[in-house]
Amino acid sequence: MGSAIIASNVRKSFCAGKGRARRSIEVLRGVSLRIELGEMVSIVGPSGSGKSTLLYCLSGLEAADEGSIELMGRQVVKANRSALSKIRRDHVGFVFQSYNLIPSLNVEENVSLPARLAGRPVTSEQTGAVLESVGLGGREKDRPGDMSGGEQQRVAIARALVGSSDVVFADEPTGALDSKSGREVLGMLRTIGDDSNRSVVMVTHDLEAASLADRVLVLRDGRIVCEMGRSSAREILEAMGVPR
Ligand SMILES: Nc1ncnc2c1ncn2[C@@H]1O[C@H](COP(=O)(O)OP(=O)(O)OP(=O)(O)O)[C@@H](O)[C@H]1O
Repeated sequence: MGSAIIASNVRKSFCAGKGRARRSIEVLRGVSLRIELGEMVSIVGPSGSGKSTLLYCLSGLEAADEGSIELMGRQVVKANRSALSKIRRDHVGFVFQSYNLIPSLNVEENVSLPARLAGRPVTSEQTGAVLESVGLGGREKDRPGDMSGGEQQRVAIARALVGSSDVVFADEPTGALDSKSGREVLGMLRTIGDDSNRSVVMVTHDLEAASLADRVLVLRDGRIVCEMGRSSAREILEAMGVPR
């Protein structure tokens, strides 16, 4: 197995406030981690601890200020815009809490859009096969607005997979779903993480979801304060230091 991501001493600050109240807030304070192919890793931590910022920096959606991030062997920090979009196009898929589907496009068009934008058109056989794999075979012509939240998230997973993404980044993928749809979506992410050529990196508040991962990273105040192997929700809660 190779490494999907090797990050070292990643730092990121944001400016907050206006005028004389303007100040810099350090959100990531030296994060180092390694994520292997064939691994599913959860990132948990209190609200505001920097989880989403870390996910976006690792994926190149947000620019880290300092440190090194190698994503599938390509340096992401300080990469220029076109190099970054090539890295993302070639290696990365995203699943967001809010699905981020385009309402005016049908399912097949949504799934194939990133690949088409990347100049790598996919055939309807390929989109059909990936939709089949997420349980949406035959739904190609449906519009997102006519589907349940769980179905829309499965379209988003299909979209993340169709470009053969090596790393799927998921930000609260079950946050807007009922528990049954959430379990289905998590099962799919778990299956992706079981593929020895792929990794899943998931930010979640749902500790049952986090417990499906091979590894759990606990973030607090912009630092990884604990790293655990596969753990129960209760163990993760304890590691987070949340009083019961
Ligand atoms: N673009 C931005 N501009 C300014 N501040 C930001 C920006 N993005 C995030 N922050 C701040 O960085 C901190 C960490 O945010 P982040 O969303 O990474 O945390 P989180 O752990 O994912 O939180 P949550 O669990 O509530 O989603 C917060 O204080 C947030 O307000």
